[in-house]
Amino acid sequence: MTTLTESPLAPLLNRLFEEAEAMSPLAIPEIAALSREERERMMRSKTDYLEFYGRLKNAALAVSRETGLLLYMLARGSGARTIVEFGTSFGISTLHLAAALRDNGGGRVITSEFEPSKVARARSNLEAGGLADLVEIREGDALKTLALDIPPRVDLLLLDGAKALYPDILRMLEGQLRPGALIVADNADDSPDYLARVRDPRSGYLSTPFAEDVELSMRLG
Ligand SMILES: C[S@@+](CC[C@H](N)C(=O)[O-])C[C@H]1O[C@@H](n2cnc3c(N)ncnc32)[C@H](O)[C@@H]1O
Repeated sequence: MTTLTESPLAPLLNRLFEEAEAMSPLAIPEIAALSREERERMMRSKTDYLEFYGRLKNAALAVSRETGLLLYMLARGSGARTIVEFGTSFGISTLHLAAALRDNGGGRVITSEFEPSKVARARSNLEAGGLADLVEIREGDALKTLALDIPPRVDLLLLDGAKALYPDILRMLEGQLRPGALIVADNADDSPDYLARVRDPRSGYLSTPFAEDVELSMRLG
């Protein structure tokens, strides 16, 4: 048994995934009002992401169940103690990462979210899952909140916020990624500059597409 498959976390995650799966972002009027081209443009924009994700403040936008399990296994298998996450939302991915830290004997997930109502929901979910003591939620734009006070040896980085910012967030945290650190980028196909960077053989990473729309990379020494 692991924290992930035991109560209270297992039934909590099941409920959160069911709620997330029941709510398509396209059913949200503020998103439905946008044309497909406008949606894609805003999602990939370096300037409109605040407005775009503001329209999505009631949507979980969570990683898939499979990606959640992958995150737990990668964090658990690598013995991670320090994890950074870009994009908390309701905390579904954070719960998986914190569960791995619990089973690794402790540590800290530093996660970032600019939407205050989402921070409150994530906090409440982490309390319900019994994992709040392992998580520091930094409220505000990750370009600022993740720029300071990051521990020197990050074991795992999850990129799941505004897609256009993946290269900037990676660059900001690069110096703190330990050799062998894992980077998981969800929906990485929407961040072509990021993919070009981590797949460049001279970039200091090994990188491969993995599962559905996840890019898994490893920082070389
Ligand atoms: C795809 S969702 C994250 C889902 C979450 N990782 C999960 O699986 O449960 C992306 C989240 O990132 C937040 N976000 C986007 N850009 C951000 C930024 N620059 N700083 C902080 N949060 C950001 C959005 O408000 C949104 O809640």
